[in-house]
Amino acid sequence: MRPGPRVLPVPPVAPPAWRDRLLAWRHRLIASPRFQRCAAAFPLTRPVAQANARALFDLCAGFVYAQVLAACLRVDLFRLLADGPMTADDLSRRLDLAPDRTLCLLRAAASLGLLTALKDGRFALGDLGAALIGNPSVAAMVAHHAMLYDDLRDPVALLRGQAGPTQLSTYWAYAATDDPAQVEEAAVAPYGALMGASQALVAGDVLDAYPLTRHAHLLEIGGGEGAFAIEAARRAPDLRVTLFDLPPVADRAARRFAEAGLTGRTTTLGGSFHHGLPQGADVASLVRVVHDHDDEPALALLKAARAALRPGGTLLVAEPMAGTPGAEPVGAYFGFYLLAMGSGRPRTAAELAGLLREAGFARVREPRTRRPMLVRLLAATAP
Ligand SMILES: CC(C)=CCC/C(C)=C/CC/C(C)=C/C=C/C(C)=C/C=C/C=C(C)/C=C/C=C(C)/C=C/C=C(C)/C=C/CC(C)(C)O
Ligand SMILES: C[S@@+](CC[C@H](N)C(=O)[O-])C[C@H]1O[C@@H](n2cnc3c(N)ncnc32)[C@H](O)[C@@H]1O
Repeated sequence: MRPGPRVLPVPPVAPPAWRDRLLAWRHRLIASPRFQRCAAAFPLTRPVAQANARALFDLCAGFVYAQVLAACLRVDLFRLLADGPMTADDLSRRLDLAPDRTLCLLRAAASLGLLTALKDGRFALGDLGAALIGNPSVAAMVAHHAMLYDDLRDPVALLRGQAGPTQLSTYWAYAATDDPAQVEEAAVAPYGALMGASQALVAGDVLDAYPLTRHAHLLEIGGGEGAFAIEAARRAPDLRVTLFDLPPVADRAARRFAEAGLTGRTTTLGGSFHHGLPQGADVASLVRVVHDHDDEPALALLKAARAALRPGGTLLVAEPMAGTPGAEPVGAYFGFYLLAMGSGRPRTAAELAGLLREAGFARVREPRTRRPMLVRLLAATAP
C-alpha cells in the first residue's frame, strides 16, 4: 500500500465538550424515524426535511444520473436537438431506439435539466444539455468514466489498497511505472487526447488570471500535447516556450506546434522530470500535474522547478484543488479518481502553498481564476 499523505496539524484548542454533546443530541434526533416523520409533517420543518430526503436520494441515485448523461452523449442526443425541438417519435427513429425506451431516456434527461419537455409534447435542449454542446471535452470525460466506475466497484477495497490493478492506472501509463521515461507512444495517445481536448476548460481561465505577456520564456512542465502552451504563445506573441514531457508525449506536442505554425518559438524536450528539468526560463507552469503525485515526488518536482527557474522567476501551479468553497465535492471526485489511478491526491491551496514554501519558493499568492471549481492557480516566486 502506498504511504498516506502527511497528517495536517490539529488545531491546538479543543472544542468545548458541551458542543460535542449538543452535536450528538442533534444527530440522535435526526436519526430518529419518529422525528423524521414529525419533521416531514410539521409545516415549518417540512421544507428542510424534504430537501434532506432529496439530497440523500440524489446521493443514492448519482450513478444512475451519470449513466443517463453517458447515454445521451453516446447517442449524440444534444447535437440532434441543437437545431430545434423534436417529437419523441422522431427521436426514436433518429436514435434507432424503441419508442418506450426513447421516452424513458428523454424523460430522465428532462428531469435532470439536460432537456426540456415542452407543453406540446416535444423535447428541446435544456440549459445543461445546451452548455454541453459548447464543451465537447466533457463528453470525452464522461466516456472515460466507464473505467473509473469499474475501478470504484468496491470502494472499500480501493480505500484499503486491496483492489488490485485498476483500469485507470493502466490508462495513465506514467502512474503505475517506476520509469515513466520508458512509456511508449501507444500508451500516451489516449490520455494525451483527453487532456488536450479538456484544456479548453482550463487554459483560458489560467491565462486570464495570470497573463504571460511580461515574461520571456515559459517552461511548460508535463505540458502534454501542448494545448496550454499553444494558447499561452497565442496570447503572448513574444513568449518563447519549452515544453517538457515524457518522450512520446513531447513528440506529439512537437507535431501540434508545427501544425499551429509555432515551430520558430517553441522547443519540445522529452524526458522524466524526476531526473531534472531544463534550466533558464523566467516562468514555469505545472498545469494539472502536481495532484498526480504523492507528497514526496511532488515536493521533489517543485524543487526541480525552482532550480530550473532564473532567480526571481515564477512558478504557476494550476489544478483543481480540494476544499474549494462551493465546489467541495469536486475535491472528493479527484480524491477517489486519483486513488483509482494509484498515485497522487488533490491538495488544498494551503497544502500546495506549504509544499511550495518547503521547496524554497519565497512568495506564494493565488491569482483568482474565473471557475475555481475547474482550476485554481498559485503563483510562487523563486528566490
Ligand atoms: C441568456 C440565457 C439564454 C440564459 C441564461 C442562463 C445562463 C446564464 C446559463 C449559463 C450558460 C453557461 C455559460 C453555461 C456554462 C457551462 C459550463 C462552462 C459548464 C462546464 C462544465 C464543466 C464540466 C462538467 C467539467 C467536468 C470536468 C471533469 C469531469 C474533469 C475531469 C478531469 C479529469 C478526470 C482529469 C484527470 C487528470 C488527472 C489524472 C487528475 O491528472
Ligand atoms: C494529467 S496530465 C496533464 C497534461 C497537461 N498539463 C494538461 O493539463 O492538459 C499530466 C502530464 O504529466 C506528464 N508526466 C507524468 N509523469 C511525468 C514525468 N515523470 N516526466 C515528465 N512528464 C510527466 C504526462 O505525460 C502528462 O502529459
